[in-house]
Amino acid sequence: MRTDASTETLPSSAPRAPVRVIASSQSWVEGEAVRQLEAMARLPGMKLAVGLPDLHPGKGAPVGAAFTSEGFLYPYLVGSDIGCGMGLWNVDLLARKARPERWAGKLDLEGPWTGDTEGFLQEHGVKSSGYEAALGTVGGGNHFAELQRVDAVHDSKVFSALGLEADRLLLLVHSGSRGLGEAILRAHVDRHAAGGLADDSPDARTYLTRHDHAVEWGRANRALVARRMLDGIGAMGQRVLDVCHNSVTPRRDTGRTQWLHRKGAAPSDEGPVVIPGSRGALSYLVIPTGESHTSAHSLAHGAGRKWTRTAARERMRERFTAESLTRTSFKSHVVCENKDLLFEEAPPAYKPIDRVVTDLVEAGLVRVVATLAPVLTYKTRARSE
Ligand SMILES: Nc1nc2c(ncn2[C@@H]2O[C@H](COP(=O)(O)O)[C@@H](O)[C@H]2O)c(=O)[nH]1
Ligand SMILES: [Mn+2]
Repeated sequence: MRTDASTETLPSSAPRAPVRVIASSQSWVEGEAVRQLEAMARLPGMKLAVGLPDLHPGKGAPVGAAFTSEGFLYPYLVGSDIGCGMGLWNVDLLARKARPERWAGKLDLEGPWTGDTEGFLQEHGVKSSGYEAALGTVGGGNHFAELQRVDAVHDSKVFSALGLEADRLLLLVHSGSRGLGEAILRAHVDRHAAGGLADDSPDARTYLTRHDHAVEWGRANRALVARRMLDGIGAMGQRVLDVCHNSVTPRRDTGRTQWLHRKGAAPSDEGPVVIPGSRGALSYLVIPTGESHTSAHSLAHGAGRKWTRTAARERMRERFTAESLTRTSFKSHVVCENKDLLFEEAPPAYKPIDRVVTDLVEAGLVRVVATLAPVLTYKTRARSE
């Protein structure tokens, strides 16, 4: 059996798989993110490393990237929030009747859900995990649940085919597998550190079984977050799409199994996708047009960070009060009672989403269906200080 591959022992002279960064010269991509991408391309078995226009540095491995490998797979590339993704729901309320400030006071997406979690999981065909106390909780950080209105429709045929109406609200939920994914990565790291797994090894099979469960659990979690948010505002909704951006999946296009790792990369082979900017920017509903091997079947999953959390805290605190950041330039309302998070997640901390999407359009990868503007963003109710 092949031995594990570790990023720590790789000489810079190790052979490197092709590296491709899909970003125009007008997009700013941090050098450190490209260096991380190149380092990952030297991992044993790596066949391709792709940086999407939201590429930015992560903890050792970059975010906004997709990798294909043969023979080995790399849990560390997927990270701890296995199954994190974006789900979009249509809401049976007219956007002009939105009451964001009144609704904000009624929402709690952090306390344990008092309903029947086992039953909810069963309805979604997902096994329980031991982490059900967190089911239906959004998860802090850059996770969010956001009511949105339609800003503009660019492709009315696709828009209508998705069952959407221009005067109705939408709900975008970004969350993942909470403590479950973290526990799965921790169990891997305890045995293999940042090393990969030979894909025919028992540890790879164990990881993949747990990973697939976390992906399904994360999807059910977004569904319950959506239900709690809709219950809170007295609305009903239907899921329009749900895509995962942290995962590793097998592909058998070339005869031999290839492992497609996505770390902050949306799929381009599962239909429409929403690419959010920030709580103070448009989100783009797009349809993939150029599904291809050279983009590792992937798209940007967001705008990507421009500033580190520390830099965002320092810069935003100098210029703004926390209170002023609970309203955005779209006049939307933000529920975020943790001041540090309010500064860290401020819109200027992210790259311009318009540029990210333009890069994807120019690369022939997507067509814009509609743009969506924030109305009410829920981040956290947990108070800081
Ligand atoms: N519409 C909103 N978009 C947001 C918000 N906070 C972050 N973001 C965007 O989502 C992605 C998520 O990235 P991930 O690496 O944590 O999965 C991020 O790049 C931003 O573009 C928000 O409150 N509202
Ligand atoms: Mn995510």
